[in-house]
Amino acid sequence: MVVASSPDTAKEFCKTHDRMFSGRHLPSVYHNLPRTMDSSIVLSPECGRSWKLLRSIGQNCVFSSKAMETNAWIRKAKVMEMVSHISSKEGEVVNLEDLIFATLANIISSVLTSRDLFDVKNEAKDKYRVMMGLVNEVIEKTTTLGLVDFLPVLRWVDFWSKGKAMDMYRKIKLTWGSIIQERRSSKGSDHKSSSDGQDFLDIVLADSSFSEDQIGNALMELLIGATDSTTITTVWLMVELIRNQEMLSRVRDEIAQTVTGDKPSESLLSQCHYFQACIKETLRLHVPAPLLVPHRATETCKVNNYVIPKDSMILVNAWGIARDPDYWNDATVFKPDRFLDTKIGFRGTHFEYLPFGTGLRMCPGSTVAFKNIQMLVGSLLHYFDWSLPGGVALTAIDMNEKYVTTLKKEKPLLLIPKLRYKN
Ligand code: HEM
Repeated sequence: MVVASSPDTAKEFCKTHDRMFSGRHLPSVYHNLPRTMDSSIVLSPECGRSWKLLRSIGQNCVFSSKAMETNAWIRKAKVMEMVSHISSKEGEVVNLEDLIFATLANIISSVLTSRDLFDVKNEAKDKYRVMMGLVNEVIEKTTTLGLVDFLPVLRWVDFWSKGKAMDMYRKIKLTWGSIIQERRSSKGSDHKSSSDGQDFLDIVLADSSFSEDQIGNALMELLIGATDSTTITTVWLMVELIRNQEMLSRVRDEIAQTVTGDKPSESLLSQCHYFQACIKETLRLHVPAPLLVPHRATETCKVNNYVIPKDSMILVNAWGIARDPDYWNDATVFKPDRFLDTKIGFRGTHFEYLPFGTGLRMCPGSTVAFKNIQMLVGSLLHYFDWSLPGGVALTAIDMNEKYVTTLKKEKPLLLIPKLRYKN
C-alpha cells in the first residue's frame, strides 16, 4: 500500500502517471457481487469499455452543463418540498441530516429514473434510515479490506464475504428491481422522463448489453455518489455557519441582497461569492472522502525513484494535504475568506485541494454537488432560523467526527426550525 501525502506526490500519481494508477483496488466482497465488474463507474477495476460507456451516459444525463441546466427544475422542486415540510415542523426537533439525504436521493433518482425514492412530505423516517444504512453498508463493504484480502488462499472458504455480497445484492435489487421492471414493461409509452427526453434508465435499458442486475448496480452507485458526500458536506456547512454567527449573518446578508424579495435560485445564489467560499472551505476542512477512493497500479511503475509493484493499493491523503500548514495558514481553522481571492477550485488542478480527486478517476459530479449544496443550504438559511434542542448554545454544537471510508459528523444533526418569513 502506498499513501501520497503531499501535493507533489499526489500530482505524480494522479497526473504524471495518471493512467498507470487509474485502476481501483477492490476488496473481496466486491468480487462476490454478481456481475458488477462491467456495470460500474466508481468501482470499475479499470478504465475499460463499460466504464467509458457508463461515464459518457452519465455525462449526457447528469454531469454535463446541458444536463445540469435541464435538471435545474428538479433540484429546485425537491428543495422546496423539503422547505415546505420543515415549515410544517416549526418549533419541533427535526433530523436535518435525514431530510438532506432524502432530498438528495429524490433529486438523483428523479434525474436517473424520473421517480422519487421518498415521500418527503409524509416523512417516512424509518425508510430514510434503511436506505442510509444500505448506502453506508455498500461504501464500507466495497472499500474496506478483510482478512481474505491479505490471505487470498482463504478465498475458497470465505463464506463471510460471499454472504455479505449476496445480502447487499438482494437489497440493491429490492431498491431498483421494480423501477427497472416497470419501465421495461411500459417500454417508454406512458412514462414521461424528467426532462421530456430520455433519462439515464431509458438509455441503459435501450443498450441490450446491460442486464437488470447491472443496471441496478449502476443506479445504486450513482445514488451513493450523489448522496453520501453531499449530505456530509451540507451538514458540516450548516454546522460551521450556525456556530459562527458572524459568518452566518454575512452569508444571509449576501443572499438577501442578491435575492431581493425573490426565492433563492441557482443563478442568484451563484452570485454570492462569500457563500461559495464557505462551501469551498467546508470541503477543505471536512474532506468527505479523506483518502479518495482507493486506486490501484495497473502496471509496475517507478515514482520518485520508488518501484511501485503492479496491483499496489494507492491512497491519496486529501485530508492531510488540505490541512498541511505548509500550504494553508491556520490550517485547522474554518476561514472562508481564504477562498475569496484565489483561483483554487474543484477542477483538481491545485494539488493542495483535492476533495473531488483529480485525473482520470476524478469525481464527475463536482458541479452537481456544488449546485445541490448551494441550493439546500441557501434555502435552509434563507427561510429558517435554527436552534439546538434543550436550549443548548449554538457554539456548543457537537463537532465529533466518525470515519468509515467517508468522514461524517458522528451524531445526527438535530435542530429546531423557526420561520423567518410568515405568509
Ligand atoms: C461533496 C460531494 C462529493 C464529493 C466530495 C465527491 C468526491 C469524490 C471522490 C473523492 C471520488 C474519487 C476520486 C478518485 O478516486 O480519485 C469520487 C468519485 C465519483 N463520484 Fe463523487 N463526490 C461528490 C459528489 C458526487 C455527485 C453529486 C455525484 C453524482 C451525481 C458523484 C459521482 C461520482 C462518481 C460516478 C465517481 C466515480 C468516478 C470514477 O471512478 O470514474 N459524486 N467522488
